[in-house]
Amino acid sequence: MIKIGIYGASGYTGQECLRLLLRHSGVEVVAITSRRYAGLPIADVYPVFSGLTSLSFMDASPQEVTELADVIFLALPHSESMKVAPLFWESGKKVVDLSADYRLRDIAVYESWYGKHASPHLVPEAVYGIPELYREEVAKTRFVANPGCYPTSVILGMAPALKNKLIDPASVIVDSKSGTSGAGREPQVGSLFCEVNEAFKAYKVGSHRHTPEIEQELSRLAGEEMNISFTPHLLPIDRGILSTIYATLTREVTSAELSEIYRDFYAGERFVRICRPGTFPNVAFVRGSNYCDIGTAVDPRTHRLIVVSAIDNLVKGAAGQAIQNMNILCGFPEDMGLEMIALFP
Ligand SMILES: NC(=O)C1=CN([C@@H]2O[C@H](COP(=O)(O)OP(=O)(O)OC[C@H]3O[C@@H](n4cnc5c(N)ncnc54)[C@H](OP(=O)(O)O)[C@@H]3O)[C@@H](O)[C@H]2O)C=CC1
Ligand SMILES: CC(=O)N[C@@H](CCC(=O)OP(=O)(O)O)C(=O)O
Repeated sequence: MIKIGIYGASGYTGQECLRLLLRHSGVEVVAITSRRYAGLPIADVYPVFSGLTSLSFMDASPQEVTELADVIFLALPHSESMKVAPLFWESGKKVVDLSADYRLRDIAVYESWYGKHASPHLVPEAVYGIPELYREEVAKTRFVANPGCYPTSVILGMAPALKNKLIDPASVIVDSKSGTSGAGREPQVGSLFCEVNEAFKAYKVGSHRHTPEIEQELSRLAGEEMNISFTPHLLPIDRGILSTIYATLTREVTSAELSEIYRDFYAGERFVRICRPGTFPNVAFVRGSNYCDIGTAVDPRTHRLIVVSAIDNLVKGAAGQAIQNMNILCGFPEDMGLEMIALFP
C-alpha cells in the first residue's frame, strides 16, 4: 500500500482528496493536516466521514509528514504551497500540488499575476498534470502541478481544435461559470448564501489569474503565442464548471465532422466524453465524477466553432485529476479509485 499525506486537508479540495482516496484500493491515507482543527477527528469536522475513518487532523510540519507518507497532496492556497513544496521535494517523495504555484513556466508571468515566488528553482521540475495531454511527462516526474479548475475545462475543450489547426488562435473567447465551492471553504463575503443564492454575476472580468495559465497551455497546443478573452461567472450551485468557448474557423467543417474530430482526438480516454452531435453537457451530469463532458457545434452564420465543456471543479478540476496524476506517478491504472458515476439528480 502506498502511504498518502494530505497537507491542507481541512479545505474543500483536501477533504475531496480524502473522500476519493478512502475508496482507492492501492493506497492508505496516513496523515491529514490542519492547523485550526489539529487534534480533532475529521469526522467531527466533516460528518460525511463518520464511521469510515479514524483519522484525526494533525498540525504537522512537512518533515513529520514525509516521515509518514510516500506521496503528498498539497491542498494549500497559492503562495502557501510554494513555501513548503521544496521541503517535500527535497525529501525525495512524490508530490501533487493542487495550488497554482508551479503551473506557470515563466516566473515573470507568475509574479505579475500572483506576486513574488518563494521557490522558483522548483518550477522547472513540475509537470503540468493534464493526463490526457501530458501522460508520458507525468509518468517520468515526481512533482505534478495539478491544473486549475477553469483551465482544465478550457484546455480539454480546445485541444482538438488547436491541434488540428481548425481555429484562428487569436479569436478565442471563453465564457466560464463556476459553482461556489471553487472559492474554497475560507469564509468570505462573496461566498455567503445571500450573496450567491438567486444571483449570477461575472467577476474578475479581464483580470482573472487563470488567464495566463489558459494562455500558456493553449499556446503550447497551437504552437504559437495566444491571448484569449476569459470571463468567469459565479453560479448559485455547490459544484460544477461549464465553459462555453467561441473561436473563428480556419476552414469549412460541418458539425458532424467536428464531432468526429473530437471523438478521434479523445479515443480511448476514460475521462473525456464527447456528447452526441446536437447535444451539449450539463454540470448536473458530471457532479461528483471525474468526467469532462464536451459538446461541439459549428455556427455556419458566423463561421465560428462553439465548444461547451463541463466538469466538477472539485473532482476533474482538482482532487480527481490529482488522483489520476498520482495513479500515473505510482504505476496504478489511471482510473483506480475514480470509477464513480456522477450523482444525479
Ligand atoms: N476549490 C476548488 O474548486 C479548487 C481549488 N484549487 C486550489 O486548491 C488549493 C486548495 O483549495 P481549497 O481546498 O478550495 O481551499 P480551502 O480554503 O478550502 O482550504 C485551504 C487549506 O489549506 C490550509 N492552509 C491554509 N493556509 C495554510 C498555511 N499557511 N499552512 C498550512 N496549511 C494552510 C487550510 O487549513 P487550516 O487553515 O485548517 O490549517 C485548509 O486545509 C488552492 O490553491 C486552490 O486554489 C484548485 C482547483 C479547484
Ligand atoms: C468560484 C471561484 O472563486 N473560483 C476560484 C477558482 C479557484 C481555483 O481553482 O483556482 P486555483 O486552482 O488556481 O487555485 C477563483 O475564481 O479564484
